[in-house]
Amino acid sequence: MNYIGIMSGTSLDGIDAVLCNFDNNDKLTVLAKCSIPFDRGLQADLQQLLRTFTLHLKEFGELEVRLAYDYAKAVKLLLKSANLNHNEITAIGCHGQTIFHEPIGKYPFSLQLLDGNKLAQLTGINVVCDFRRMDMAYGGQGAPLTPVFHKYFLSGTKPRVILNLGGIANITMLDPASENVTGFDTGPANCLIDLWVQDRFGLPYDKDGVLAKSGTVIAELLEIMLKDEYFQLPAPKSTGKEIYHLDWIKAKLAQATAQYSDEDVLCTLTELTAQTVADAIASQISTSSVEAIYACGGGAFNGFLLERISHNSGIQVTTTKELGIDVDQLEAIAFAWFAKRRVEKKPANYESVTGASQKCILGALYEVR
Ligand SMILES: Nc1ncnc2c1ncn2[C@@H]1O[C@H](COP(=O)(O)OP(=O)(O)OP(=O)(O)O)[C@@H](O)[C@H]1O
Ligand SMILES: CC(=O)N[C@H]1[C@@H]2OC[C@@H](O2)[C@@H](O)[C@@H]1O[C@H](C)C(=O)O
Repeated sequence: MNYIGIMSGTSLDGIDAVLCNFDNNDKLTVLAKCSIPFDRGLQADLQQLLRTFTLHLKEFGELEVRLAYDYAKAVKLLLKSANLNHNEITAIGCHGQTIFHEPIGKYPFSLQLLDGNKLAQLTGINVVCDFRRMDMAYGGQGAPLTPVFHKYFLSGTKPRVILNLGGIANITMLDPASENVTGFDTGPANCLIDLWVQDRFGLPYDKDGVLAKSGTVIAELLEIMLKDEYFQLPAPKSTGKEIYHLDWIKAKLAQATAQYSDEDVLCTLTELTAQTVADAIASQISTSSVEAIYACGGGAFNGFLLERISHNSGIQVTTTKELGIDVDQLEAIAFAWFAKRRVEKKPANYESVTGASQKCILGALYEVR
């Protein structure tokens, strides 16, 4: 069975898409992949939205349709490169664009923009989206979802940790001695780093961590940042850019007693990611038993960040490439598989990860045939 998976994450860097074949035993073969930027105007509007979190209802409706057009471009590229027809794809699993994630509070919700109807119409392929809200309906965080995929596809004979370094960081502890999988969002991965680099250096991100490496950790600032409430919360927990934005950094800097260089602040933000990831892992598993941390997501290209995570955790850090899955494709592949689970009406959440009261079939299915 062929499925397409599409992910556009919190970094807003574009769309990652894969065309996968799963055999009857769920053996995975990636037949085609592509990463495309968002339409410029769409990206600017999404960036603006994730700065202000304010939107006219007309723009809201239009954004869902505009995203469908961009996702459809990725689907067309995949079909062309795999030389397949739309009729040969069982379904598309498309995450949509998270614009707000509110897992706690009186009326928890998670909002991923996408008009699934339009994407189905544009591609002629059934679409599964809105993956998070059934888990939330049953009291779960609705995130992270990928730990289930990690368990099925990346388990080994020794305890290992899967670490996604996107805008937000999430970890999954895979222990072959236990059926129980744990995993949660540890906090920011690249989102604060990106925002600081964009604001202070006019660059999209800190390529390979070179700028951070040129700075020094500011002990005072790191201590202030580590006191942030989210890091103290027990799992299950998940977070997003509604919390970790530029004002968060400015508020922490305002508590510091001195002015610091932009490079030193950047180095401290990188250390914040490294230390919170290391602390989160140590809170869950005996680190000496862990074979390695397998990183994925864009942060897996940041050698300096990986070095700091290894230093703080005392665990060897490598990438999921070693387990056969490219770091920039993992989430898209996961959503292809989640679509398969939905079509087959199989559950795709772990109560031990999201805190939901039961296993659920995730995703809404938009059928065109
Ligand atoms: N060569 C590189 N050096 C340093 N950082 C990099 C490099 N390449 C990508 N990144 C970082 O990775 C980010 C993109 O990661 P990714 O695409 O995994 O995020 P995402 O999927 O949008 O986020 P999330 O998983 O939180 O939804 C970029 O914004 C940048 O910070
Ligand atoms: C609400 C939301 O979009 N969360 C994302 C985000 O990006 C990383 C982390 O925060 C994770 O919780 C999740 O994505 C992945 C795909 C997940 O659900 O596993």
